Amino acid sequence: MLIVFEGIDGCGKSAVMERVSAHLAGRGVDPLMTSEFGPHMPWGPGLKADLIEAAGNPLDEYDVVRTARRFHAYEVLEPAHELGRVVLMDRYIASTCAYQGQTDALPVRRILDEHDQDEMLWPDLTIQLQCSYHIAKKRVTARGKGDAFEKRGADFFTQAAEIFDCLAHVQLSRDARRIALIDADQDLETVTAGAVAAVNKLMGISA
Ligand SMILES: Nc1ncnc2c1ncn2[C@@H]1O[C@H](COP(=O)(O)OP(=O)(O)OP(=O)(O)O)[C@@H](O)[C@H]1O
Ligand SMILES: Cc1cn([C@H]2C[C@H](O)[C@@H](COP(=O)(O)O)O2)c(=O)[nH]c1=O
Repeated sequence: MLIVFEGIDGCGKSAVMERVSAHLAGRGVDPLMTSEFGPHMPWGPGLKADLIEAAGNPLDEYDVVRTARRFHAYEVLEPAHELGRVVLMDRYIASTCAYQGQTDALPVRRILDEHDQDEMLWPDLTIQLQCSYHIAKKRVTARGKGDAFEKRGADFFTQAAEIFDCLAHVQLSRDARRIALIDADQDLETVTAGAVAAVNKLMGISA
């Protein structure tokens, strides 16, 4: 089962994912936490730095993301899927649409079609954290990692948030069980409760 946490930088993906993982562990589930640009991957943190460095050239960024995605799928997602494990993942296909799909050179439709062509898994549930730019920026700055914000700027993140919202609403109209839209401007406890409720519902865990 693949559960993905999505949203702009600083919306709280990692913090909420860790709390959902702890919740599941308390219910006897042993979830696997992963991300394509996590330090546990063989390319380490360097590839994420390359991606941020390449910011502004979506086709180059897309090449990096697509290659990393195929490798991560082969090494991590597919084996976990075969073992029937619950996978909690920080960012996936919606992030590619939101971050690389902002220009006519690389339409969101093409990114989605190529995800299918590459035979990548689709999430069973996407936890979409909706966070306003100024709040996300404050959190990232307080955390001491404002590089992506400085590099990409407010317009980029506003457009990314619009693409995330648009994808979420399409998913809501197609299969509402696969998407949880959560107001991530709220405090961490409230946001976590929303995510936990969505995961409980998906997995048939009683509250
Ligand atoms: N709802 C919240 N209220 C207050 N603080 C929060 C909330 N969610 C996350 N934070 C804090 O904001 C900071 C950024 O959160 P986090 O690293 O989880 O975001 P992220 O979406 O994973 O960011 P990035 O995409 O840049 O890795 C952290 O210090 C985290 O503890
Ligand atoms: C999956 C994915 C990621 N990115 C970018 C977004 C961020 O700048 C970094 C990931 O860092 P984080 O700490 O996990 O937020 O990579 C991207 O541009 N496109 C993608 O598909």
